[in-house]
Amino acid sequence: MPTDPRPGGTGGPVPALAVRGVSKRYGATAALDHVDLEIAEGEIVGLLGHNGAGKTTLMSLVAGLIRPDAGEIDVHGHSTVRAPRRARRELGLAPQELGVYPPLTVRQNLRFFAELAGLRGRSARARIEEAAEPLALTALLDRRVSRLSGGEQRRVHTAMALLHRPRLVLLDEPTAGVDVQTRARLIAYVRELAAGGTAVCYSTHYLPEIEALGAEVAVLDDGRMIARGSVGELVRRHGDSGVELVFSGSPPALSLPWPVTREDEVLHVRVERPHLAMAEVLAALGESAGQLVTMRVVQPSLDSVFLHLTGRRRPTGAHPGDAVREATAAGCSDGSGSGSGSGSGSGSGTTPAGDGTEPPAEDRIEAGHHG
Ligand SMILES: Nc1ncnc2c1ncn2[C@@H]1O[C@H](COP(=O)(O)OP(=O)(O)OP(=O)(O)O)[C@@H](O)[C@H]1O
Repeated sequence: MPTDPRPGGTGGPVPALAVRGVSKRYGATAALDHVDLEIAEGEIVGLLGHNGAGKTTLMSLVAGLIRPDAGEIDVHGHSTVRAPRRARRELGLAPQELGVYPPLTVRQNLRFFAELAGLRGRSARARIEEAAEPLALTALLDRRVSRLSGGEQRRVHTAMALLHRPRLVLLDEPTAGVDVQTRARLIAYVRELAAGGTAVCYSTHYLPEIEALGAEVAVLDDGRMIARGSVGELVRRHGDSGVELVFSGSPPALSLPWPVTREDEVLHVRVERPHLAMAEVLAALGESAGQLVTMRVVQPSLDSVFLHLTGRRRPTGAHPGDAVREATAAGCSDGSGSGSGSGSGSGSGTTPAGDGTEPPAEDRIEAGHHG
């Protein structure tokens, strides 16, 4: 395995992805602000963040579809700016927006992308079979894409990104709008890829997927990387436990020895051992107990980590398909966004579509500390 020869490099293995100090603005919007992220071979990183946090922008930069205003991105040691073709050969991107061609069959779609990746004849045919099988597309290969369900089309879209066996895979909300079975199959396949050494960056709004993937977590918030670590580490460090009280109207002001936050009709009492605090919380309610609808103990979880770090709950009912996007024109400033040529692996060749309360500084894990 090659070692990291960069000045100041660790001398350890070259990471599959090294993002250092990357910033990107769209006019007045700082989509990314000095972002660091490293992904090692065989590692799955779940990229989390609210709508507009910068996840798609980060993936588009890594894929070389847009250029950073500042900072460096290396894919297996190749700079996406100075050696874009080499960098692209190493990666496969399945963007959020579906990039399949409905009038063509699944096989024709896959063949088209295999050719873009420089695969021909027998080797193209073999790779098509290889990518189709784990995504349960084998029986659908000769069906027109226009005749497939939304979830099946997304599987075709994902297969396109994997045809050239990239060593770094970028999956931008791959389970948006797919059913439970497809999600489970995709997660199993991503785990298999990682077990074989592929590095994966997987963005999602659906936190249980992160746990199912056994992924490390990176949290973007308003363009800044505010946390990076394993689920266990983050939960230990930031997973608030507490008592949650839901009222039928405006919640009362409670006098308690623990911090109390309010969100619409919900009060959250942050306390380390919530079971022991229940009686005191109830007593503090006094006459407003009549407006209490439910009261429950909240244990630390990835959900509470996300709330703690971003100051907001993840989008209500967030599950695949719920993400509301503002499809905007892509800012392909370097004009290289077609994914053609050297097998950029940009699954579809589609352009990226674009569409935040600051936690206290001491609550942040600086991304750079976790490389
Ligand atoms: N082409 C563009 N032109 C202008 N602003 C853009 C463009 N693309 C993204 N943005 C803005 O940059 C910020 C980051 O957007 P981005 O799409 O990266 O977020 P995201 O985390 O992927 O969101 P989502 O979860 O909704 O997909 C947002 O404020 C968005 O409005």
